[in-house]
Amino acid sequence: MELSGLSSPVKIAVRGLTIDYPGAAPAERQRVLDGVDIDLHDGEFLCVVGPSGCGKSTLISAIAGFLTPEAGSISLDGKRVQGPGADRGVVFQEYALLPWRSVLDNVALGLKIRGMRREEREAKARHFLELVGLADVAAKYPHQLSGGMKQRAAVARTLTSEPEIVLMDEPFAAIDAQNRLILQEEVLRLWSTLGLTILFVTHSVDEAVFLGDRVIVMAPHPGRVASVVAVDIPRERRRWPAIGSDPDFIRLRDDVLARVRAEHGARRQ
Ligand SMILES: Nc1ncnc2c1ncn2[C@@H]1O[C@H](COP(=O)(O)OP(=O)(O)OP(=O)(O)O)[C@@H](O)[C@H]1O
Repeated sequence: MELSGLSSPVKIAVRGLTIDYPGAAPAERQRVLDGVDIDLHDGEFLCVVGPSGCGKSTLISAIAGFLTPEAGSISLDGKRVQGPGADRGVVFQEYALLPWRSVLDNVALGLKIRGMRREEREAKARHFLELVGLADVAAKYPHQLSGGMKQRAAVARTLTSEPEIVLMDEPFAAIDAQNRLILQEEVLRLWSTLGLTILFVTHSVDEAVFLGDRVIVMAPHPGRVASVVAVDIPRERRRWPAIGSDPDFIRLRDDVLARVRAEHGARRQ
């Protein structure tokens, strides 16, 4: 079976990425990522899992352009990433919506900053609010929304800017279990209808295997790629009827789980 995205060109190439965080003293400097190589293909849904502290969020921040590597490089379509840019949209666990702006204004904000005319940016924002099922709450304010709705709004805000790739850092971690499953299906629907390219960090192996074309398992101390697992389950994945009882899904989830558990507490020898 051909895995979607993998026969397509590499969109993001991470090569030998090495990131340090400074400590209070030079001796406390911490190597967080060490020689990370990752290819994210055009149209791929690539998930990243690994023990807490292995550098998953750091990887997202580096690709977003918020960090300067000690060594190695990140390129997008062959062009080196030098800092943040509208070609990379980020969705964080915290929704980061501005409380004093309506949902519509929050979603249209990126376009406003880029100088798009009001009618044009609002039409675009409404289009994406409709896509994430929030057309009815465009005039409301963030505090009037549930956690799941806030995260939908945050996703709409990112998509409205039409980035080349979407970086998602634990986007559903704060969402209750039922809504989390619904949002997983929703993000798959958006990914396939809009032809998105997504790098998705999660603590949940179940979520990673449900969503991903491939799952990267990271090792800690320092953070590096331990293994990459191809998810050879057909697309059109649904939570109902429960994919959780599908033997192929269980096999892959257990395989990835065993790999993550093997990395818990691991240190490079
Ligand atoms: N701004 C920072 N300054 C110093 N150290 C940091 C900073 N951010 C993260 N770290 C350290 O870098 C390491 C990797 O952190 P990171 O948040 O990238 O890991 P993670 O895999 O996303 O963790 P989690 O799964 O718990 O969210 C950790 O040891 C963390 O304490």
